[in-house]
Amino acid sequence: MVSTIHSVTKVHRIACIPGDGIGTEITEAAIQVLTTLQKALGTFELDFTHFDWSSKAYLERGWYMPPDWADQLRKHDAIFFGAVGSPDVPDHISLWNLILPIRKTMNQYVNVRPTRILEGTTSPLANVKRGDLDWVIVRENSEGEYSGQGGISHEDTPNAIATEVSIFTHAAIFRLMHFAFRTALSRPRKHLTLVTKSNAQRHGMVLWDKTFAAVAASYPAVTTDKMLVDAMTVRMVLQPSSLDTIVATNLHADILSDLAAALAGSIGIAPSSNLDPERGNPSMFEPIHGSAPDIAGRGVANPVGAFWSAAEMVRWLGEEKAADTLMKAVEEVTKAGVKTKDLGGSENTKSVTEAVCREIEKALEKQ
Ligand SMILES: NC(=O)c1ccc[n+]([C@@H]2O[C@H](COP(=O)([O-])OP(=O)(O)OC[C@H]3O[C@@H](n4cnc5c(N)ncnc54)[C@H](O)[C@@H]3O)[C@@H](O)[C@H]2O)c1
Ligand SMILES: O=C(O)[C@@H](O)[C@@H](O)C(=O)O
Ligand SMILES: [K+]
Ligand SMILES: [Mn+2]
Repeated sequence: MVSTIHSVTKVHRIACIPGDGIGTEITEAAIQVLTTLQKALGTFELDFTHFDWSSKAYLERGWYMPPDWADQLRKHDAIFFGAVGSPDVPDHISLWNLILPIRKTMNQYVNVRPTRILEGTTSPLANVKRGDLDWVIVRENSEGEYSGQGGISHEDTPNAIATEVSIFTHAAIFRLMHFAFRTALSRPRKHLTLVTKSNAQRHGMVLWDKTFAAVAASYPAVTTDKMLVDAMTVRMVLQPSSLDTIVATNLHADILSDLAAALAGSIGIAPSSNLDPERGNPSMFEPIHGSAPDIAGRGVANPVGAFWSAAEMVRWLGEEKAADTLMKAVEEVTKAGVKTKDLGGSENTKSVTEAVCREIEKALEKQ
């Protein structure tokens, strides 16, 4: 009897939420490079499901996501997200109906935001070279200033009173700190900087400081220091090479990661991974930038932040070679000067995307 050997190709199911503005442009670009990568490697398959959950759809039908959205997303291995935000919908409505419920409900309690200066690109800081700025910001992604607790009384009167309550729990800080120390441990420098504002914010931020110190005791191989967030902005600008892994609250890390991206060359290159480290839910990958209404619809958005996020996504799914190939291709392209305007180049989303696809094919043909 002849036996048949079946080779089973691993299929990763990806939920795609392009969202608004340039989110749609860079998601299309990311799907194009991921499809090229998958075909050229031939070792896995990506099965994309597209979700039309956007501000445009909301304006037409009155909702962003259907009632069973969480069940729909849980049928996938990962989520690729573009951006949310439209000039026609208040930003707090769009954020709180799409990206924030996903981060919270999917237990994506860390947001990992690496930044470095890519080949062929420069920092706006004088005398800062590639390698002088190579950071990973670990952002708390479930609570803090984004707890959503608060309210408004006497709305639209001169007596209006609003509260926006920050919630800091030991449980959330503790799990985040372990993730941050493990991240620091995985990097050559093994250095972790804690950012808080525990001089003025004397309860929650002090709990952060104490929890950090307690968890540090379990990671003797990691060196640590701590900064107040205001002074941190100065250190990021004046001594970028003194930093490596950074841990901060939801809001502080949101702000610092935009600064980090700009210091590394452009907000258009920076990726983020919204992770459920326990893998009970799909994790979500998106560039850190928003929908950029000022440039949307013109085909000029930098797709590199989306490509880097896509690389982090396939790495999370266990496809190390695919992730490395994609990042190598991106840097071959920036090295060759094929860059969008934000990076000082004269290319557009399409030409950068095609160049990255060609590099992927070239790299894998050689093997
Ligand atoms: N996670 C998200 O989806 C997310 C993140 C940030 C902001 N937003 C939303 O996006 C909307 C716009 O916010 P914003 O203007 O404060 O921030 P933004 O990140 O959209 O844009 C800031 C600036 O950076 C530029 N920029 C951003 N991405 C770029 C890219 N890939 N290539 C070239 N230039 C790029 C924009 O043109 C703009 O000048 C708002 O509705 C906001 O709420 C969403
Ligand atoms: O504020 C947020 O969390 C987001 O809208 C955005 O600024 C991000 O960085 O993801
Ligand atoms: K985004
Ligand atoms: Mn942000």
